[in-house]
Amino acid sequence: MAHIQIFGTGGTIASRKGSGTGAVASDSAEVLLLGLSGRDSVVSQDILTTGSYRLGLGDLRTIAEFVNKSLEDEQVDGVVVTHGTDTMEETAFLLDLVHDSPKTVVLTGAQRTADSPNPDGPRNLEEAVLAAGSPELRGAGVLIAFSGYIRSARGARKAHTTAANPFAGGCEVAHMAGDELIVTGLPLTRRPLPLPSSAFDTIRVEIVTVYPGATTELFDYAVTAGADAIVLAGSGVGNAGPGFAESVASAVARGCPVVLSTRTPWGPVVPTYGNGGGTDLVSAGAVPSADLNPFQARILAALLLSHGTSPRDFPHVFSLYR
Ligand SMILES: NC(=O)C[C@H](N)C(=O)O
Repeated sequence: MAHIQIFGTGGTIASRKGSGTGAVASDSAEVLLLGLSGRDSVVSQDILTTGSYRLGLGDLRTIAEFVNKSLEDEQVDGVVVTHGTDTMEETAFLLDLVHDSPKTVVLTGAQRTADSPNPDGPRNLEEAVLAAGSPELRGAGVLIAFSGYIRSARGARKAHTTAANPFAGGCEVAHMAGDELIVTGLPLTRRPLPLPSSAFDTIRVEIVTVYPGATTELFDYAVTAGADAIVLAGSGVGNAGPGFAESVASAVARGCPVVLSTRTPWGPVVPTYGNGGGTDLVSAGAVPSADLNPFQARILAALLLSHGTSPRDFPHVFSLYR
């Protein structure tokens, strides 16, 4: 039987509605395990107990350090992290970028609180433990298990606020058929990056979104306010309106790298248009995020900057891991 380390961080899976002040994460990982079958082969530890909407980059670094250390333990065959769904895609992607083990890491959570009449957390946790211990999924890196589907962390995003399975995207690697895990494919993995340095905690990578009528004011303000990098969530294949190409050029000249992503939920950034479009933004120095959405692009940018990647090297190194 596979030995699985479970780390609790909070989220709805650990939350209770209590007496009307709004649901708050309070259950320890030990409590989450109570609903689990085959508990003998599972050990738990709490890293945090909070809603994922409250996390800072320092918390993500802490989670990555716990997970990494646990993967080095010969007694551990796989790791599960329970986590709020709001920002699970960010933590999962950071873990994936630094993942350096054949063992599998699986994040899961819940959409209904632990004290709801029909909580989904216990089932999700059961499936995550199964996936983390599956010999067939060794080498799959970091995954998200939710409501019967297991997908890669890279490319996954919370795509629905309330659906039983809020996650979409990434590469589907397995699904449940009753109590059985059916593995359908393994995601491509990249060379692991080092863990974030402590600089990660305070790195400022701001996301600026474009929309009809958007001025460059917020973008320019981010640069003068000291942003270490900016992710521009452009429209469509990666475009922006009047003034943005000039602002990108001026940010890059000041040593603030710019990543061009898209506000469109699915599909790659493909610089195509002039007249301020993606072709001009890239000419001005922005580096396209390829398939990375703004939130995962931001995590990669912050990780690279925490390693001391210079603004000059940033576009090349970012391109290797996007
Ligand atoms: N379903 C959830 O877990 C949402 C919760 N607000 C969180 O991200 O912590």
